[in-house]
Amino acid sequence: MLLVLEISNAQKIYIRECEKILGENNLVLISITGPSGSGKTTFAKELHQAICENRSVILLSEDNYYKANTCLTEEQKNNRNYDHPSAFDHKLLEKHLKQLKAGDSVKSPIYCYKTHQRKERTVELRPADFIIVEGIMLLNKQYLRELFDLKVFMDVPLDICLLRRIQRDINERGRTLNSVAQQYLETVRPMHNEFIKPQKNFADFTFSEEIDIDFMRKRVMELILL
Ligand SMILES: Nc1ncnc2c1ncn2[C@@H]1O[C@H](COP(=O)(O)OP(=O)(O)O)[C@@H](O)[C@H]1O
Ligand SMILES: Nc1ccn([C@@H]2O[C@H](COP(=O)(O)O)[C@@H](O)[C@H]2O)c(=O)n1
Repeated sequence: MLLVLEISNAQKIYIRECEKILGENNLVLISITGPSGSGKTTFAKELHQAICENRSVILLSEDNYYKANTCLTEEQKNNRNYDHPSAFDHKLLEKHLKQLKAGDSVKSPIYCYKTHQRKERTVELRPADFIIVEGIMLLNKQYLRELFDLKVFMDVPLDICLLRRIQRDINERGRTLNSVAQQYLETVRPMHNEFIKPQKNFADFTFSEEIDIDFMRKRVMELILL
């Protein structure tokens, strides 16, 4: 296997060369996990852009696999714990990833943060050379973990994550400063400590502000070239 990732700055990893694809059926499955606001989506998009110049690639968000919540009242939906593993339909995500690995297309759900519900329409995903999945809870369950060929963890300090989340949630997800603060204290922070942070132990590669870039580059090369 020769898949060389080069980090050019703290948010960019470029795939330089990919002569042999790792994973089953010529498909590489990459997970990007970490706290909310750590830059998973941003990083996943960078990776997507770098790979798609030469290879077909699917970018998938775990958030689209939040449970549908159709029976809940507005109040219940607003106050739900969205940072607990049970909030996700991980079995559906597993099924879809396995289908894509097997060469089948899937109809993937689309989630709306404003209504806390799945949209009625779905998006058809066709098998590709690479699948990048980003989300807060991808490494908690063994049955998901073992599907990934490369597991990345974004280990960004929580204060930075919170600042980013405040801006993003107010601008893009229809939240208020008060609602972000309340949700952060009640569920986001405690669930991070209990479920998100420990996933770092399962990552092949941890992306941290504190780690020197040269060190990171060396680690990734060592890891990927094995
Ligand atoms: N390295 C970075 N520096 C500054 N802002 C960033 C960085 N990474 C992400 N952001 C911004 O922070 C917000 C949250 O990033 P996002 O990628 O959505 O995080 P996540 O998917 O982990 O929740 C977005 O508005 C994004 O533009
Ligand atoms: N209806 C929902 C669903 C999820 N959230 C929050 O989203 C976070 C995960 O998404 P990121 O892009 O930030 O990783 C998670 O921390 C949930 O609290 C929400 O607020 N409402």
